[in-house]
Amino acid sequence: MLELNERGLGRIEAWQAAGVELPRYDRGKIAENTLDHPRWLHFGAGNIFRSLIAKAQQKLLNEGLADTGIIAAGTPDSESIDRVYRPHDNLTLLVEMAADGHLRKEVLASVAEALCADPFRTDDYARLVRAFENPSLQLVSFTVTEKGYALTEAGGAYTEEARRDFDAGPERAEQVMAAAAALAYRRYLKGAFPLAFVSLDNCPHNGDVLRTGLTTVAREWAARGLAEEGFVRYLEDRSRVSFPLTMIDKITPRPSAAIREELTKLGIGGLEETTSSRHTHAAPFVNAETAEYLVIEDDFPAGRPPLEAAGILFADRETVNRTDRMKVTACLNPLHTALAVTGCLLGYARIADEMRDPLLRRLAERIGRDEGLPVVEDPGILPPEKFLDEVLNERLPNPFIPDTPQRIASDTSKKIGIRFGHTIRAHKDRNDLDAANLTAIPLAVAAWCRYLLGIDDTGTPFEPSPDPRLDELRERLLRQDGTQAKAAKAQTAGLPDAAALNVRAILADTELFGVDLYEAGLGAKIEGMFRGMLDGPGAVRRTLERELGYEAAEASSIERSERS
Ligand SMILES: NC(=O)c1ccc[n+]([C@@H]2O[C@H](COP(=O)([O-])OP(=O)(O)OC[C@H]3O[C@@H](n4cnc5c(N)ncnc54)[C@H](O)[C@@H]3O)[C@@H](O)[C@H]2O)c1
Ligand SMILES: O=P(O)(O)OC[C@@H](O)[C@@H](O)[C@H](O)[C@H](O)CO
Repeated sequence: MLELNERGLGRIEAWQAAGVELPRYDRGKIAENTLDHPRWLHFGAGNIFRSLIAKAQQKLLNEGLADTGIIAAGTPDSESIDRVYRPHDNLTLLVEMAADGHLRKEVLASVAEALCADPFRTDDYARLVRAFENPSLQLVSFTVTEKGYALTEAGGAYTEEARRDFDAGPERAEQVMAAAAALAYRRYLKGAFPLAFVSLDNCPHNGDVLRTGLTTVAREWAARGLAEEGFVRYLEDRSRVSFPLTMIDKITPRPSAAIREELTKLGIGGLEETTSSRHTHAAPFVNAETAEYLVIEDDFPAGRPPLEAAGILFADRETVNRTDRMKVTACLNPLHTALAVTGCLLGYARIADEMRDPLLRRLAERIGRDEGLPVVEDPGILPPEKFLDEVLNERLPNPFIPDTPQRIASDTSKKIGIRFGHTIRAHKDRNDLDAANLTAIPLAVAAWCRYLLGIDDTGTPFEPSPDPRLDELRERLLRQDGTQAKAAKAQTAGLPDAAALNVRAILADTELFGVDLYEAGLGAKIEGMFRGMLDGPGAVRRTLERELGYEAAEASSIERSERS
């Protein structure tokens, strides 16, 4: 069996026979250079990091346009450094799945080091400090999920974890914002060298979100006398420290057993997936679609790698902002979230299969074309109509992408306001539009509330995907007439009575949705849809059909013609 590690990589002909592209640079030399003059460090080195970022750096290395690798950093409670990177000598097998079923396979060696940002792991930590203290470092990027940036909970109070990090100071930081701030503090103390902190997560104004995270930690430390005031000024000095905005796009599902089987058939072994206590799914390989878009605000005070050569677009701040809004609030992620929650309710395990269900396809189309597009500004570099067409007709229906509604449904409470709130607000604010006329987005919101019950459209319980607010939101929904005991009963005895549920307690939460749904004229409408979805087995589908003007007869005739 071929093994994914330095020793295994020596079997060049066997890899080539398996159709796998190999790195074309001197890995030892790159590792040496990275130690000597590191340029790029990344926190949260999960699947999207490997499928897009590590791939881009590999291209630069292959073409002689870079001479250092990326340092992957994990926080004290992340497990992937020890469980995924180290056993495979930091190598990743990237598998890209084209719409015709072709699998492009490449071993990525662009992660030169994988280190844990845990002050108690002294060797790793010393290497990270050395990298941060080196003037050569140009950028520190992040893919830590939307919740990785959160220092506050609903209502605005600091989380317990954030307060612990504020009190502990830079020597014992645990969460990612504090861990990164602690290392930035070492850079400040060494000479306050310039640096770019680059968020690559799906949140609008992601650079600003990251800036707020790091400067909040710095301020709290300074207020406690645990860091110098000058550190806050350093992070706020835009000529020395930047937080560029970005838009990142490449559907990168969790590692799929089917892809692993394909690789095993090619003679590549040892590719088992691990799931961390934080619900991160990782394997030595990563599977992703072929389409990829990364647009970055060109603001790098310490310089940057020539990533244009790897297809990455650089633009001004407003262009990046508009591109991100186009993708995250209108043309891709809202469709994904709607398909995620309806898919879990209707028993789907694949996004591509949902796109073959005419009703769900119509839901996705209506969200994108009828409700999102009219309020989206053209960013100028990626035309929204073309982008949406590709999403609806090529990317989401690609049967070779093993993406699941369950992955996308994770952390929906952290995303729902971004995915739908922006469009609702835009319809509400425009004189020529009326938010109360929206249908598909309210259906998606109602379906999410229905999904929170953890009972599918046949009345069978399912486990909702991990979400930091799941218990609290379910409790709110079930609180109206009392006790947890009743809640538990509702879970096991099939669908609860709509009258016993307090969906208003969720819909009225303006912080959750980023907009007042009742003021927008949508609260009662969504309540009605939600109630409709509780009217016995099959009620979710019936509600979608009714609201989308989709007759059952129409559905079955299309399904019949598709089958024949
Ligand atoms: N997968 C995609 O299709 C895709 C595409 C575009 C953008 N993104 C963005 O990238 C993010 C990560 O996606 P992924 O597929 O790499 O996920 P992943 O689960 O493979 O990796 C997530 C990484 O974030 C870390 N992490 C998770 N929770 C954290 C927390 N609370 N604090 C600090 N670190 C935390 C994990 O340890 C892991 O390293 C997404 O949330 C999204 O914002 C993903
Ligand atoms: O990664 P999240 O949790 O923000 O959202 C889930 C998916 O919609 C997302 O990962 C997409 O696959 C991605 O945004 C495509 O570029």
